[in-house]
Amino acid sequence: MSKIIVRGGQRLSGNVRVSGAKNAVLPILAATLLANKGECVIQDVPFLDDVITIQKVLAALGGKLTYENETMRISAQQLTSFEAPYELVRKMRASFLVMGPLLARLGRARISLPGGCAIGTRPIDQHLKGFEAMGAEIVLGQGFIEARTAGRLKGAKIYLDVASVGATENIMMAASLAQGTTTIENAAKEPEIVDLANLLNAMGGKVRGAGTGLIRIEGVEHLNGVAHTVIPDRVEAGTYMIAAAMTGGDVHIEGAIADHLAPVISKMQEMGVEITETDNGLHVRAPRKLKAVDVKTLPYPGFPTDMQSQMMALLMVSEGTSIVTETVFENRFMHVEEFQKMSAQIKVDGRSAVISGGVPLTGAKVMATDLRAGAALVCAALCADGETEITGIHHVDRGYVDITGKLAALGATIIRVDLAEQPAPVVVKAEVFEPVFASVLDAVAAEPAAEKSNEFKREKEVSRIKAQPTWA
Ligand SMILES: CC(=O)N[C@H]1[C@@H](OP(=O)(O)OP(=O)(O)OC[C@H]2O[C@@H](n3ccc(=O)[nH]c3=O)[C@H](O)[C@@H]2O)O[C@H](CO)[C@@H](O)[C@@H]1O
Ligand SMILES: C=C(OP(=O)(O)O)C(=O)O
Repeated sequence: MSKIIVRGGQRLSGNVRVSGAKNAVLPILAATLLANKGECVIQDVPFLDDVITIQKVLAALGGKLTYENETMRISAQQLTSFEAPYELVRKMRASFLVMGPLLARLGRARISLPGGCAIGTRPIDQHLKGFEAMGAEIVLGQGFIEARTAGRLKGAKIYLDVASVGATENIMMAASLAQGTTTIENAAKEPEIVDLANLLNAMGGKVRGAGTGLIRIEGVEHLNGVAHTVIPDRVEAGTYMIAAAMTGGDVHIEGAIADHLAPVISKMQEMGVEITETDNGLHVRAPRKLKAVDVKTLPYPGFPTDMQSQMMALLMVSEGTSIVTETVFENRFMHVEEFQKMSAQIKVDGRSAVISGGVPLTGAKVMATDLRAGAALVCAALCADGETEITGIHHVDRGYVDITGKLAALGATIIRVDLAEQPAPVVVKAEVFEPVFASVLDAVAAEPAAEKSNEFKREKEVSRIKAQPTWA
């Protein structure tokens, strides 16, 4: 089990570098499956659990990959499978993004129903509607979805009922190798969509209008490997902006793009935070007292749902009452209960939360219920009185590169503790169980807490147990 322990009260200052965007790199890596010639070289690939998951998905499909120094090289000339393994897809919703490329390249794709953070029901009907409009037959199996097409996909006119980021991306990728032209109406406009379109165009695709509500994709016969650098992560940048403001800090966020963060910047400025654009990022200076504001999440260019919980943390320590309304996901207030353990005054009423700000926060034992909730708890802990212990860190590992190291470098008192997990029980004969299992558990308990996440250690413990000859 991993946890982050924060002792609140340190003012943050200095420079923090933003990593490549998780939500851009995942569709980009999926899109590399479309290249049947050459190698894709993707730069600024953040070292995240989600990236490792998609790397494994691509490898399982026949992609040849290397990943070093934030650069991933992918060669997808010989795809060997049309099926994304359940074990990987269940870990991460974005695995579903390989469906469009597989369908376009192989005419067949089978993907388990996707997992991910429990922030809402998150249907995939708009992805499927798009593929069907392009001529695919969709078969729903037990826990998986299969899409098939005889021959190439056909260009189509697709109207999305909701401006889904994932559906826009999946359809854009599939349409890039389809016969004819596809239009996506009510398309999502997020910067990550534009980054994907730039990659597809560099590969030889013909995507126009990305970043607007109407995207037009002219299908081509082949796409080639190219080099591409992923955009900086606007949500990670926004999280450090909030962390700085929570502590009355003075922090330069290197790599942050002001345009991508417009709604976050303008809300924070309304609250009294000073934010200026620099040559290579954003400079955030915050007074000790901030004003409450109301916030409503919306698709881009509205206020991002992925910044809602962090913003709520900041509103908890601002003067006055504020209302946060979540319109994108129906179950994205799970962090409220954890904030309440830290003395925050919040009441949830349907899709809105009313926050009575300015109440001093106190350290507590809390749990990250999803990725951004985890980051928001870290932000809250930075200005809480005493120590906060945050568990559920595997969520945070999906989307933040070394959050403890980056905050510690800004002056936060924060550490991460990774304990080797207790191995799963194994059925053995009663007479050998006690002495063997007890000795293994003693050995695990005696190990010092590792400083870095260490899956290898867990695997080592399990294989050590399996290797006991008396258990045969
Ligand atoms: C990997 C990635 O990029 N993840 C982001 C992406 O997720 P993701 O692409 O999954 O989010 P969507 O934009 O698809 O979802 C937005 C809304 O549309 C609904 N919907 C979506 C698809 C569909 O077929 N039918 C449907 O009804 C969802 O339930 C949700 O209420 O955009 C979300 C909204 O900005 C972000 O919070 C996620 O961080
Ligand atoms: C919800 C998020 O991601 P995902 O769509 O990958 O679950 C997120 O990044 O906050």
